[in-house]
Amino acid sequence: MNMDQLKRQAAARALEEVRDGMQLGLGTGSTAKHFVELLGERVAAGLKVIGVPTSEATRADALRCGVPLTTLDEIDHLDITVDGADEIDPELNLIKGGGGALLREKIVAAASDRMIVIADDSKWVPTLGKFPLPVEVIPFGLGATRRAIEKAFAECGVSGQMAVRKAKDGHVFVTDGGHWIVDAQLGRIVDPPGLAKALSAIPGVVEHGLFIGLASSAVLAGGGGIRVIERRKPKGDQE
Ligand SMILES: O=C[C@H](O)[C@H](O)[C@H](O)COP(=O)(O)O
Repeated sequence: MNMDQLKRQAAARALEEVRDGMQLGLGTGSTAKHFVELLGERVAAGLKVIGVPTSEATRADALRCGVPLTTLDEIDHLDITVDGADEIDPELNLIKGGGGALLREKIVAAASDRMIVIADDSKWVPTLGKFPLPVEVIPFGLGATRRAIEKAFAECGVSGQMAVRKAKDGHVFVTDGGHWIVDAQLGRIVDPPGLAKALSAIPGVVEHGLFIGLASSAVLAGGGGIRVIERRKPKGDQE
């Protein structure tokens, strides 16, 4: 089974949790796209749900697949968000934002009763950090923000090269919110909650790709089948 088939399997398993009448957060990326497509098939067959997309790309996919959409201004909570991840550790801390959608993804996940992370099992790691950590920044004063980020890294016992993300055409990548992303090659993040807190305190940082205490469960598809890992601590508990 190839990687794409594994991603679809994980998406199909998460779809089993969806019930009639649910309000859903719709993630971004190649794995979440499978979920949106499979959800669209169920909607065509009569399932009544409404979704909030986490990116303009997912909005377009959802519309193409016939999934009705709303916003967090029109509804006050979401039952489940289903989203992919770039790395998942045993505490269900995540690195997200490889596709640049981390800000909306975090807003949507935080507004959800449950977040189900779907992935092929290559995303499962003992320690976060091999995947470059995306930090979404305001372009104004970027030099000062980068220095503050470096200081936060040092205080949290990590270091590594930082680079402003480029799009495929060579221009700076601009997020749906009009911001830039700095990717940091940290290798090994020893204290993800501590680093998350330090980055969130920097004025020029809009958001970062560490998702701490947000995932309720992870559905991992691999050669040996599907594993569902439930979070042991209540949602939002970072200790
Ligand atoms: O910004 C993108 C998101 O955080 C994605 O969920 C993440 O990058 C995983 O994407 P994929 O399912 O394509 O590996």
